[in-house]
Amino acid sequence: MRTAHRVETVRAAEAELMAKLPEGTPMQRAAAGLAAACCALLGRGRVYGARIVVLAGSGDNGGDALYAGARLARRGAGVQAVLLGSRAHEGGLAALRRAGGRVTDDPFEVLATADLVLDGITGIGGRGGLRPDAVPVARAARGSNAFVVAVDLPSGVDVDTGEVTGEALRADATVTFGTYKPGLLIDPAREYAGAVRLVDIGLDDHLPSVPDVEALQHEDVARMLPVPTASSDKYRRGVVGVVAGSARYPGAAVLAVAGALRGGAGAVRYVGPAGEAVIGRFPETLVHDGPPSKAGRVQAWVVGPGLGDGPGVADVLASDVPVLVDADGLRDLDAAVVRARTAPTVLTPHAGEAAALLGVSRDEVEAGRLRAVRELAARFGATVLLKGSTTLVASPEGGVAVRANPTGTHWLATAGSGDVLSGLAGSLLAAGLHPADAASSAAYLHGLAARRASPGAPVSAQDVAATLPAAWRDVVS
Ligand SMILES: NC(=O)C1=CN([C@@H]2O[C@H](COP(=O)(O)OP(=O)(O)OC[C@H]3O[C@@H](n4cnc5c(N)ncnc54)[C@H](O)[C@@H]3O)[C@@H](O)[C@H]2O)[C@@H](O)CC1
Ligand SMILES: Nc1ncnc2c1ncn2[C@@H]1O[C@H](COP(=O)(O)OP(=O)(O)O)[C@@H](O)[C@H]1O
Ligand SMILES: [K+]
Repeated sequence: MRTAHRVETVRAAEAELMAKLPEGTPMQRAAAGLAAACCALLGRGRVYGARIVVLAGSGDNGGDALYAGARLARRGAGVQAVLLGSRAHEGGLAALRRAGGRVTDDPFEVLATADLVLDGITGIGGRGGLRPDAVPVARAARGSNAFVVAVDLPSGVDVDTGEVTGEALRADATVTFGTYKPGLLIDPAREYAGAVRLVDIGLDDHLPSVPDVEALQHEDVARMLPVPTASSDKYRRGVVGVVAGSARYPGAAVLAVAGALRGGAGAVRYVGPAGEAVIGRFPETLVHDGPPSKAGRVQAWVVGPGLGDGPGVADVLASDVPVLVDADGLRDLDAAVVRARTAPTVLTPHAGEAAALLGVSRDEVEAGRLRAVRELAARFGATVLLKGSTTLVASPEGGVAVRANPTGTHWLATAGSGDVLSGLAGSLLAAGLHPADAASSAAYLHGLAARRASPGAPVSAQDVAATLPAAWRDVVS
């Protein structure tokens, strides 16, 4: 699991750590890890003679960058510091000078020929976007051919929320200290961070066990996924009911069933007007064209993909088994009805649907995904999976981390891929997973399947569904 903590928590943990270590030790650990990461990024034998520019703000983030610059200068790199803000970190600057590094007063000249730039303008003390004096320098750094490494986080992003409200420096990689920060896992800030590496500075023992945000890894998902045993039969493995599709959108039913068949339930029951299309494609599906409540036993329902104005939402919400509501099922969804349910409910809106449920604009949801997903979970008393560039899963109960899915790809923004996801998540619910586990492991497998089905190229929703077993195998092997 990758765990991320907000600034306030990091500060408290750092204060405890500093109290038991000689002064400056955490910063030296950070700088050593940062310098080692820069050496690895430059490649073997390429540190000596490398042209490195350190952008140093006035705080400790600048200190980390200057101390790392000193270490690189000692290994033969040519290091030039650009000092931004009212002052520079004294110890860091002195160390850099002792190691042969220089301070330049022409940032644009040194940036034009740099191989590597260290962005130490602001760290967890930064507020708002970059200040005006830092903006042209940051732009020149990004416009150069240099590889940009953000120190702790890309300067200018809101690291607690992942929001980017002003100018920020887009990095190729970020070396972060002690713990991940929420913004390093959530777009839009995540995109500014590039590839993220964590340097251990001994903070773990001082951090709370429940992080603010977490990102699953293969081994976490492997532990969640259902495994049939000798005593399994199709009913014990769980039956998932899918209420989806309409005369206008029969394909949504097929895609939701395609996801459900790959999600670990023992059987998939389809309810709706697209039975023929579903059976034509997946003869193993049990179909029913009456109301869901008369369809027979199910352990979890998925309702909404391609449903149009079709019936079924109220019937399914009245059941006492877990229900996943997606797409058309989310339209005009009544929070009081969802809150009154006795079994768990999972909502899977995209940003537009989330905006309608919250009564705000789509842009607002996209800019502040973490806030939106938490607010929806609280308002509806439901587990909410907010789809999009970083899919987030929030639980209704307090004191639980929001999960950020690390496997997504922008190629997933294709019609019908959400239908596959809801079928898959519903199937995992029927197989008995906790709602947050069902939602987050479904998003994980879905993203992985998309990448695997078509690395770096367009992918269709059907291909995503067909590749789910291979993604599952990757995760458990
Ligand atoms: N406290 C600790 O134990 C450790 C801290 N470390 C480093 O210390 C950093 C935090 O240091 P600080 O608390 O000094 O804060 P920062 O270095 O993040 O920034 C604070 C300074 O930046 C300026 N600033 C704020 N917003 C700005 C903006 N938008 N544009 C330009 N300048 C802006 C402020 O004037 C302030 O002087 C961490 O991110 C990390 O890099 C590491 O050395 C690890 C150990
Ligand atoms: N920019 C993006 N980057 C990564 N994934 C995205 C992006 N936009 C959408 N997705 C993913 O693609 C899927 C699309 O779902 P959805 O919007 O419901 O489409 P549909 O209803 O056509 O199936 C979701 O899994 C979502 O997280
Ligand atoms: K930084």
